[in-house]
Amino acid sequence: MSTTKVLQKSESWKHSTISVKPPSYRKKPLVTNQSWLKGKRLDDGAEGLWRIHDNLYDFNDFVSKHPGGSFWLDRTKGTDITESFESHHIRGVPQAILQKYFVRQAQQPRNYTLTLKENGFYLTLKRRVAEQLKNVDQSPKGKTRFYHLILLSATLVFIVLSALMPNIIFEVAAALSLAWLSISAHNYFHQRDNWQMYTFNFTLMNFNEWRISHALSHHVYTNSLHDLEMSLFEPFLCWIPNKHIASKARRIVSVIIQPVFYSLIFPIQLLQRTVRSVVGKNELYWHDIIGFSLPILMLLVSPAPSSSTVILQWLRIIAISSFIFGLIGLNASHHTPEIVHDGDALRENRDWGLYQVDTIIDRGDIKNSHFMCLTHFGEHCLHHLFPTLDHGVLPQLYPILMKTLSEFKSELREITFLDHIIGQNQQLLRTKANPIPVDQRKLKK
Ligand code: HEM
Repeated sequence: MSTTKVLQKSESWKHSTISVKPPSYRKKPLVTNQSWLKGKRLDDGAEGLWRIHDNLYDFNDFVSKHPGGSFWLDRTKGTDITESFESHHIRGVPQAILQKYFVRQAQQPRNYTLTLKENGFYLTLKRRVAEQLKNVDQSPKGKTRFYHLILLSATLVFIVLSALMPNIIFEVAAALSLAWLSISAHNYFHQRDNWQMYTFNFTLMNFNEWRISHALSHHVYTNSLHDLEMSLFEPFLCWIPNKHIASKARRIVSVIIQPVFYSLIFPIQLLQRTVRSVVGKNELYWHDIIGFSLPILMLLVSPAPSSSTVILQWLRIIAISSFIFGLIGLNASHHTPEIVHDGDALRENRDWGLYQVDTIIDRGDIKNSHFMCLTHFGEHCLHHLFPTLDHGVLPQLYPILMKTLSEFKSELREITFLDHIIGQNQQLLRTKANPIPVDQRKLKK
């Protein structure tokens, strides 16, 4: 065997099961949202333009006119946006708009190997959902807005009460309200620009950064080496079943230390972006300031003689809230050994929507509660498939989802929160890829 071939074989673990090329951004030790976008610009064959399927478009004149907000197109220039484009426009984008910006066919074949065929699972389901949306009851959207407003009010009230009468009960109540507020704000940052998305920033995290790491990366390339919600946690937490990325010993440590990571999710992102902005290019937004409105409010109302006491109290609330957010989020639906992660065998039908179904197990225990789904990343499978739809509307789409899944020999899997927590820890310890595709095995009872 030639030296090049030996080298290629030894590096085969760096390849993703859903792309031709290994993701470039993972070659560098520091993974960031910006390095992910830069890597995509290198890998996606978009030739400095926007790629949808095999066509290249120049949307420079459309960015500021985009009804969903300029951010989405502004950030994705030079990349392949096929899956995001398909999943964010359920009724479709008028062909006339696309034609106006068409430049030429791409020279290279697509890097991503999942398919979006006209009669495949996802596009069939999307056509049916678009039809159904003409008749769905839109009133649950009002209920979602109401719950979000209640959580915003509860956060502010408990923050003020914690400052006025410091005690752990008010602090935990403030932390819980803040965690739930941010998860319900997640419903909104997936949609066209709106005021509710800004409330995500009370956590110190930023909705625009999450539009990259969560909406454009995690939602599209779920559980793969292209998924920033996996890469950003490595090497400390690693769900990819691959011993090259994290050894068994390191995985045991990660199970033990993961609560610490949960508590750091909120503050660490702003800290990292601030450091990188000081030493390099600016990564901060004007709306990062929202994160500081809670401690300012506490300082204004607190009778405490020293401001450091109040700041410490706020940091405690942030850490507890971040812990709750991490516990809910990282155990919501994506990480049990039965769920597909990069390296696991994929079903023969590479439809993008079926891949989404195989990378998710829904939480069955919260299915009947609008409030719980909104605050616990519920209805996750439907949410991944149609991220711009309000969580309140999603339950009405189950009959169509079930019918289409059964036609494509697939099923919606559900387990409880406790099963997810146990499974997530087992997944952290898993180093061997699953050789049997989901459609050929039975879910462990
Ligand atoms: C990265 C790619 C893109 C993303 C993530 C994205 C995202 C979005 C979002 C979030 C909305 C609002 C949906 C809602 O709240 O209901 C939207 C609407 C829209 N987008 Fe995009 N978009 C992308 C690319 C494009 C492109 C390339 C075009 C046109 C060539 C386009 C045209 C439209 C139109 C016409 C609407 C309004 C659709 C409607 O109201 O039914 N988008 N987009």
